Parts: sequence; structure tokens; C-alpha cells
Amino acid sequence: MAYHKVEQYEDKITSGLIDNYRDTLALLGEDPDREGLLKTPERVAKAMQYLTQGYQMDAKAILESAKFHEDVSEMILVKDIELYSMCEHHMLPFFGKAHIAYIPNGYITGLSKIARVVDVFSRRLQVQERMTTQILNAIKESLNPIGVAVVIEARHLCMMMRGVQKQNSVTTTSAFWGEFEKAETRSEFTKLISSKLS
Ligand SMILES: Nc1nc2c(ncn2[C@@H]2O[C@H](COP(=O)(O)OP(=O)(O)OP(=O)(O)O)[C@@H](O)[C@H]2O)c(=O)[nH]1
Ligand SMILES: [Zn+2]
Repeated sequence: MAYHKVEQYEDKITSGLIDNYRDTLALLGEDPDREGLLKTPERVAKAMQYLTQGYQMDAKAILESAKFHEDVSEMILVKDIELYSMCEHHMLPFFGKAHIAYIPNGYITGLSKIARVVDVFSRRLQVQERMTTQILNAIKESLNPIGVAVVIEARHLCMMMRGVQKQNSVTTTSAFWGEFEKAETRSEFTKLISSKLS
């Protein structure tokens, strides 16, 4: 019964989006009834719902779904996690990679869960700085580690295909907590994220 209700709700949202994108096409001077555009409002609605599905996801539940007791005291780093998000100012994509490390305090999580947390916060309308902090906080609160570090490097299409039109700028944001606030630990992390697999 509850499931049925959710389905109906989602359908209402999808059909609202479809109507909106049909209007958008017309306002942009297009003919929403020409053959190539007939299904476009539906495709865009579904794409936007996919790209913002992070609002319905729970980062802590994901991290805790594969939380294991383990006496590891060394840094665990998952780097080069690709991400695609959309800036909340222009709703244009920004994309790049995240590097995430933590030092456990009795508990580790599944490695894929770290990458999934990136999807939880990137599949929303975002600013890169907030996404960086949200990822850090989710790991901190779920695993109670000794330290967490998050670095994100991204290119913003709103700065490339419009506006200031800079094609090569990369924005780096970072958040460090606990042990990573110490220069020595932070520098080990920085060294590891710049090393390449041979
Ligand atoms: N801090 C931050 N700014 C962002 C991010 N994504 C986009 N922006 C910026 O958001 C700002 C919005 O500025 P406005 O002046 O209101 O918008 P605008 O007139 O379209 O600005 P221009 O892009 O400079 O043409 C721009 O400077 C964007 O570069 C992000 O993730 N973090
Ligand atoms: Zn933007």
C-alpha cells in the first residue's frame, strides 16, 4: 500500500516535469511537437530525476550497511572517484574526482560505500564546497574515525560553456578533520593522492 502511494507521487512529479519541459522548449522558440522533440520532455524529466536522486538517499545508512569491526589504525584512501554533479546556480554540470581518506577507530566500511557516498551528495544541486563537507561529515558521523580527509577537483561547465568561458580552470576544495588537521598526516594524504599507479 505504502509502495503504491510512493509510485503515484513519483508519477505526479514526473508528469509535472514533463509539462514544464514542454513549456520550456516552446519558450526557447522550439516546436515541442516536431518529431525529434516529441519524447524530449520525458527524457529530460527522467534524466533530471536521475541526476538529483541523491536527495532520496541516506549516506549514513549506506556506510553503516557494510560496517565491520576491524583493528586497523592506518589511513584508508579511496582516490580518483569520478563524480558528476550540477551547480545550484545555473543547473549546469560540474564533474571531476574525489579523494577520500579516513583513519579508523575500530570500524571500517566497505570500500564501494565510500564511492557511493560521493553519488549521494553529487546527485543533487550543489556547490562544490558544501558537497566536500557533507561527504566528510557523513563518514565522520557513521564510522566515528580518528580522522577524515576529502579533496575534490572539478571542472564547472558554467565557467566553460558560458559566463567567464575559461576552459582549463580546475577548482579544488578540501575538508580535513581530526588527525588530518595535523600537518604530517595531511602531507602523507597529499603525497598519496598525487602518486600514480604504475
Ligand atoms: N563557490 C562556488 N561557486 C560556484 C560553484 N558553481 C558555480 N559557482 C559560481 O556561482 C556564481 C554565481 O554568480 P552570479 O553572479 O550570481 O551568476 P552569473 O551572473 O551567472 O555569474 P557568471 O558565472 O560570472 O557569469 C558564479 O561565480 C559561478 O562561478 C561552486 O560549486 N562553488
Ligand atoms: Zn554554475
